[in-house]
Amino acid sequence: MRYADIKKNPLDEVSRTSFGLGIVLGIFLGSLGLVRLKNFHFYIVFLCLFHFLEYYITAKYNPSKVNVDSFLLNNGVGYLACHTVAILETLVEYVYMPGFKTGTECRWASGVVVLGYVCVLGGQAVRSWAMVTASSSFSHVLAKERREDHVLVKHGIYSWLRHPSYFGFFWWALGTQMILLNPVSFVLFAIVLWRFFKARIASEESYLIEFFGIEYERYRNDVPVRIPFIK
Ligand SMILES: C[S@@+](CC[C@H](N)C(=O)[O-])C[C@H]1O[C@@H](n2cnc3c(N)ncnc32)[C@H](O)[C@@H]1O
Repeated sequence: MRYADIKKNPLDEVSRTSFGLGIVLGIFLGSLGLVRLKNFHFYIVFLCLFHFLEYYITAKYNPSKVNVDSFLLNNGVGYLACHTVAILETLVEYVYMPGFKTGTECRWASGVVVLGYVCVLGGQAVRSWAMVTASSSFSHVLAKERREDHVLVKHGIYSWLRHPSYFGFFWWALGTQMILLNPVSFVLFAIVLWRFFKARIASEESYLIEFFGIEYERYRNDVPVRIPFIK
């Protein structure tokens, strides 16, 4: 199908959500010059950009699957809890340890922040590139039955990473916590995401073997995941 299903994409809801993300992004980007905690503002900007791109790339490259949930704003309780804890940690540490939070007290803080920006930008690029490459074979909801247009994707970024969108998401999320200099939330994100992707990849691959048989098993043997300790 070339066009999105209008019933699953109520125009008022899609435009309201896009507008909301754009407004929040604009406020946090526009007020950068007025605040000390600039990395927190960049974190909100990256968050808005991530959720906008989830919908936009699905709409452009995978229109038969796009729907209002493609913004991925309802991404589970764990995801919401992690970001809530991250925001609270940032604010509490900023009040009680402003020097630590702004990175002026630690020599290695600026290195962590730079690494965080590399992870966020790199992770976002890999995730978006994966969604474009897989196009109609990509779906936010795990496919339990094979659709006609579902082909095994092994080219482009999928020849280097077996689950590039998960790889991108994992490092993007950890990068956000490095930018915020949030030690507690960094560990929390790492545990929650690692456990989630470990289970998700296992169940996703059992379906992919059902759909593509030996071809997927060969692909699995040849291409790594590159998320630590997930084979
Ligand atoms: C959210 S997408 C994630 C895709 C992939 N795991 C990744 O990280 O890029 C989940 C859907 O992609 C499909 N999928 C995963 N790997 C695939 C591949 N190499 N070729 C085709 N479909 C794939 C699965 O069947 C599942 O329904």
